[in-house]
This record gives sequence, C-alpha cells and structure tokens, in this order.
Amino acid sequence: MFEVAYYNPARHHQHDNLDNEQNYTQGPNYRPRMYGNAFHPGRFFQGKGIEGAQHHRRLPGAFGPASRNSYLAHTGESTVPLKPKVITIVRNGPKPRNNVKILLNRRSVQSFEQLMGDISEAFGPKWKTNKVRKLFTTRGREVQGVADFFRDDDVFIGVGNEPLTEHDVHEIIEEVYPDSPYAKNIMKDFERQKRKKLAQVKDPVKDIDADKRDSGFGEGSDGSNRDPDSEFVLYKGRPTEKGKRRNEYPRDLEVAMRLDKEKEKAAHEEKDRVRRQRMKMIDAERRAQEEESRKKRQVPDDGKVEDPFKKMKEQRDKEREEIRKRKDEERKKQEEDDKTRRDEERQRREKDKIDREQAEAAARERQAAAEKERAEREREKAERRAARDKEKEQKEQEAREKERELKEKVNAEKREKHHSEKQEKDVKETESDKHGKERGHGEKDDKVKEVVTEREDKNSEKNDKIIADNKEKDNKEAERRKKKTGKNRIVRKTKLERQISNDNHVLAKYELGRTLGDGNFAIVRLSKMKATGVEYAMKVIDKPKLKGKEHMVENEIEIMKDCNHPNIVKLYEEYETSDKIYLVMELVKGGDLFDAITQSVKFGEVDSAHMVKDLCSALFYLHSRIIVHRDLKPENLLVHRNKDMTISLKLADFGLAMDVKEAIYTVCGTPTYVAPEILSEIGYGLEVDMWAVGVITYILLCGFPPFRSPDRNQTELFEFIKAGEYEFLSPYWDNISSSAKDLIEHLLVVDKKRRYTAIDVLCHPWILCGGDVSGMDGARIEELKKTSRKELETQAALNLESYQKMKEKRALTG
Ligand SMILES: Nc1ncnc2c1ncn2[C@@H]1O[C@H](COP(=O)(O)OP(=O)(O)OP(=O)(O)O)[C@@H](O)[C@H]1O
Repeated sequence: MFEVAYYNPARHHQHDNLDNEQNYTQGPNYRPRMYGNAFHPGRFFQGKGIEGAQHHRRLPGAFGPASRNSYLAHTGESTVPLKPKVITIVRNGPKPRNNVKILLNRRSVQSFEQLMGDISEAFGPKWKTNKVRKLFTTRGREVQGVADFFRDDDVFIGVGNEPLTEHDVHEIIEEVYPDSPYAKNIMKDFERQKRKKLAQVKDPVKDIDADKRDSGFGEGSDGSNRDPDSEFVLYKGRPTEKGKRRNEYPRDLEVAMRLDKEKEKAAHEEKDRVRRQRMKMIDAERRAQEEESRKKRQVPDDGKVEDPFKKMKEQRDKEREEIRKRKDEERKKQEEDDKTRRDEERQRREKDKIDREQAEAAARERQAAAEKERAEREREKAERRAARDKEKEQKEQEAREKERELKEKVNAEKREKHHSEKQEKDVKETESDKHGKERGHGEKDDKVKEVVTEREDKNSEKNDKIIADNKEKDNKEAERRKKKTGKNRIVRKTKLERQISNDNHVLAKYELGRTLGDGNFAIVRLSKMKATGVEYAMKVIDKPKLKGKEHMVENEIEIMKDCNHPNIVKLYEEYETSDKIYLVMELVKGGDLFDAITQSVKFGEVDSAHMVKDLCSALFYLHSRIIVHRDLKPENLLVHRNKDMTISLKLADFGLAMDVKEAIYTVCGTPTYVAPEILSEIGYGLEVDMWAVGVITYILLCGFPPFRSPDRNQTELFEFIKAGEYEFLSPYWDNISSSAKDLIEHLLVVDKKRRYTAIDVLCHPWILCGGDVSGMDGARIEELKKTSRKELETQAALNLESYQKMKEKRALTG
C-alpha cells in the first residue's frame, strides 16, 4: 500500500465560483450543485487494477476537486506516468453527474478491458445496465489503453451508449475545475479556435472519420503528419431515436491546449524520429552482418545454426508422412477394390439367383409337360389294353362256346355209342334168350321184342341216367385211386371241385403262421395242416382286390393244378369263401431268388448254370404244354436249398400264365425282363419266357441287368430292349466264360424265331457241363447235345399228348 497525496486546488475556491459555474454550464433546467464534502478520501473502490475508489452517486457536488496531476496536465507540467495515481472518472449523463475516484497501480492492472469493467462496477449496482464503454480526457482524447491512464490526465469522462457532446464536455470541465481561471481561458480560447477552425475545416466528418482511429495516445499518436484536429475526435454514440447522428465536437476547447502542446510534441517527435531512424540504420547494419555470417556458416534463413538432429527428425517426419500418405492411398485403393469386388460379387449372386430361378422354372415346366405327356401315354395305353382285353375276352368266350359245343358233341357221340353198345348187348341177350326160348323159352320171343322196342322208345330218357351213373363210377374210381396213392398224395381237384367253404372251415383245418411274402392281390403265409403237421404255403387272395381280374387267378389255378414238375410250385388244395380264395401250395423255404441275388450280389457260373437249368426244365415242361408264364423274374423263382447245399429253383406265380393258342398281344410283364416283341406289339408266344431267361442268366452272373436306363427312364429302357442293345461290361464280365456269354447271346435275340428255346438251353454245352466247360471234351458235348435233344423232344411230345388227353378227359367229364 502506499499513501495518496491529494492536492485539491479547487478546494479553496468552491464557494466563490458558484455564479461562474452557473453561468457557464447553465441551461434552462440547470440545477445548482451542492459543493462541500463532495470527496470522501477514506473510501476507495477495490478492483483488480484499482487500489481504491470513492463513489459519489448523484451526490450534491459530485465532482470533487481535480488532482494535482490533472491540474499539471492542464498547465503543461510534466508528470511521472508509471507511479500509482488517483484518477477521477466522471460519468457523462444527466446532472448532477456521478464520479468516482480510483487509485490506480500500473503493475496490478491486467488489461484495459478488465479496467473498464472495474470502472463500470465502481459506479454502483446498476453498472451492468449502464456500462462505461469509452473514456475520454477533458481534452477530448479517447483512452485506448492502460498506458493512457498514466499520462498527464487524471480526470476522465466515462461514456456509455449515449453521445458525448461538446456541451457535455464544457459542463464537465466547469464542474471539475469550478474556480479555475485557466479553465475560463481555455473556454475562451476554445470558442475562438472553434470559430477559426470551423471556418477552415471543409469536411469535418471526413476528418473525424479518418482520425477517430487514432486517439492521440500511444505509439500512433506521435505521427508528424497527423491533422491536429483529429485529437478532438469524440465518441459519437448511438443513433438518436430519430436515427440521426449527433456529430458534435468539442474542438474549440481543445485547440488552445493542443497548440500549446503541439510545439513541445513536435520537438519530442522530431527527437524520436531521429532516434528511430538511427535505430533503424543500426538494425539494418546488424541484419546485414548476420546475413553475411549466416551465409558463411550456411545456417538456415532463420539465423539459427542448423541442428543435424532436427534435420534428421524432419526427414524422418517427412518419410513418415509419405508412408502415412502412401498407406492412406493404399487403404483407400483397397477399400475401393473391396467395394468393387463386393459389388461384383453381389451382382454375380443376384444374376446366379435369377438364372437358378429361371432354370428351376424351366425345369418345372419341362417336368409338368413330361408328366402330362406320360399321363397321356398311359391313358392311351390303358385304352389300347382295355380294347385288347375286351377282344381277348370275346375270343375266349367264343372259344368257351366252341369248347362247350364240342363237349356236347362228344357227349352226344358218347351217349350214342353207349346207347348202341347197350342195344347191341340187349340184342345179344335177346338172341341168347331167343336161343334159350328156342331151347324151351319160345313163348318169351314176343316179350323180348316188346322189351327191345320199349327200350328203344325209352332210349333218350335213359341216356341221362347212364351219364349220371358213369360220373358216379368215375368219382368212385378217383376215390379208389386216392386211397391207393397214400396219405401224402393229395388228389388235385378240378375247378368244379373247388370247395366252397367259409374261413372258419379253412382255419379249422390249417393253422396260419408268419407271412412269407405278398403281392398285388395276395398274401402268402406259412401254414400247417393240423391233422398231419405238414407245412404248406397258404396263398390268401383278397377277392375284392381282384375285381375285374378274376380270370388271372382262375388261370393261375387252372394251370398250376395241372402241373407236376419238380421245378414248379405245386398246388394241392383250393378253398373259396365269400371274400377270399385260399390256395394250399408246396412250401419253398429258401425265399425267392431276388433276395438271394441281393444277398450274394452275383453267383458263380456253376450255381448259375444249375439255376438256369432248373428254370429251363420248368419252362420246358410248361412250353411243351404250350403254356407261357409271361412273368419270369427272380421274385417269382423260389429258392429251395438242397441237403448238398446246392440250390434248386421252383417256379411260382402263374398269375399271367396262359395257354398259347395263337399270337398274344397283351402288353404285360416287368419292364426289366419284358421281351422286345411284347413292346413292339407284333404278337408274341412262348419265346417271351426265353428272353426273360436270358435277362435272369445275365443278372445271375454279374449282378445287374443287361438293359438299364441310367436316368431310370422307362421309354429309354424300352428303346434299348427293342434294339437288343446290351454289352458284357468290363470288368464284370472279363472272367466269365465265353460259353455262358454264348448262351446269353442266343437268348437276348430280338428276332424271336432265332431265339433259343428251352430245349436249346438245356442242350447248350454250358448247361450240359454244369457251368464248367473247361474239362469237357467237344465230341462228348456234341454227343450229349444230340442225345439230350432227342430225349427232350420225345419228352415234349409225350408231355403235350398227356396234357391234351388230360384236358380232353376233363372236358369229357365236364
Ligand atoms: N410256395 C411258396 N413257398 C414260399 N414262399 C412263397 C410261396 N409262394 C409265394 N411265396 C412268397 O410270396 C411272394 C408272393 O407270392 P406270389 O408272387 O405268388 O403272389 P402274387 O400276389 O401273385 O404276386 P405278384 O403280385 O407279384 O404277382 C413270393 O414272392 C414269395 O416270396
């Protein structure tokens, strides 16, 4: 802290100058100011740069006496600028004007703005709404910085948004220096100069605008070319309510002071100018020297010695920057590439998806079209088949008619013959009677004649009785033969002999066991005759399922019951109930050949040859009776395992079998085994079975069929069959004998006339040698072939004869 020394020259004159004061500042509303204890030295305003301040808010005599410094400033005495000083701030505004005194310490002032804020605050609680925005000296200079406070002036005029007029300044000077003669002189001078200057100044606004940037303080205020009038620039304030600016200048007051100071300042300025010029020269000289030495040392332009580390660092930074840039570029490029790749990928996926969908749609359409076409074909086929079946039915009907007629004819002839024989006998008896009569019975002659005549008359009546008697005799004979052949020999019954029964009756006789297999219309079950304990295979046919195909079962039964061959499944009994037909058959325990192939995949040539021989033996038997099976396939060949572990086959399922009286056109069978002539619909016969033998033989030896469609396309398969296109695929056929292949080649022949018959097969060397021709002598084989053929042909003739006789006999017996 330091003490403030006050010097108040006005204090002694305050009462004396009241009138003058009034005269000088009065206006119509002038209110005389109270003087006296206007200054309170004990209170100072505390701010950052302000040591203390005394408020005088609208107190009478608000203006205290000016300090010595202020006085000296006006008298032109020099001051000590950086010492702490007390300054008076007069707030411009309506009278009485407020003022504050502030003790300023140059060192503790931080900024001009802060100081301005503190000054505003010093004017009391309403300072925020009535801020001091600018400060002027009593000479009209604007305070621009802190340094301005420490020059000659110690009284300043604080201005807010309101304008500061010349009149205001006059009033304030009068208030601050009420009794000073100097102030009066100033005013006079001011008026005089004003008049003079106003006359000289052509465009004051221009001058003011040019000069208002220069407050007259600080560095800029010492320019020698400056217009002296510019120092009178005052604060213009805001536009008036009417929007006009009040550009009024207190020049008159200041002119005198300015002129006084001008000379002094000019001298100072001249000194300064010379000094600065000298300094400039010295500075230029120094720079030149430095430049020279820098060049010598090759130092950089900034005048500093080049730092190698700094250079390295710069170099490194530069490199890093380049690397970073390069990486950025690479990254950007990579990102662009990735984006392009992703876009391409997405486009490709979308295209694929569209292609796939189109392909699927096209496939669906194709499939739908194919299905439609297939359905159409099936429909046409079914129509053709129905037509053929109808035709066949008619033919069969006709045949049955013929047969019945023939039977009737035969019966008539028989009856005729029998009748004539009887008559002959009667005649003979009559003759002997006649002889007897002649030998003593002559009286009876007339009676005999009567009897003969009577018999002749009753001939027709008796015929029926005789036929009935004969039938009875036949039945008795059959019964007798049955008893004679033993218990295991079951006499096969004719169709007429089918026992009409009920399920309970069958189940009372047979015990039904597990299912052995099933087909389209039937289920085959293991069964045991309760009385004997002998096992059979019981085929239980579902009649409702048969609807429309009853003739097939009739065929099957008709043919089976006439067959008696070791390689054909035997039929022993048949029962019919309201909804079922029971067929009691020979039991074959080894399952079917299909399962056997599935288990073994394929068979050796020896086993295969034996199986083919069995099959062809059965076919030889059937074919010699002119019966075609039409459904030869591994599923219908039952496997019988012999005690010596060899396999025998037994032919079953005669559902499609039939007598061949003429060419058959019915398309039937199983696709893999069907013969080309069935497909070509040119009419077929027994040969179709031999084609199937060829297919089965092929399968036995390699495990797969000769005609295959890779796409399981039946049309394609049939095309292969019709063309007879097959091959002995390597490596499967590499080790199979040419003899076996030769047999197959003679069976899978499209031309049915050139195709091997069952006799041909049974006489083929491969069959004759049991699948092993290696050790067989050629001549021996030829001899065997001949004898075998001869035997078979004879046998075939006998078979046919006996079959025909049997048929005839059956026809005769009704
Ligand atoms: N005598 C039998 N001994 C043992 N099993 C048999 C016998 N007969 C048939 N089977 C078994 O029953 C299955 C069906 O027999 P079968 O073929 O006679 O019936 P299906 O109804 O005529 O058949 P599909 O509908 O194929 O013509 C045969 O595949 C076989 O496995």
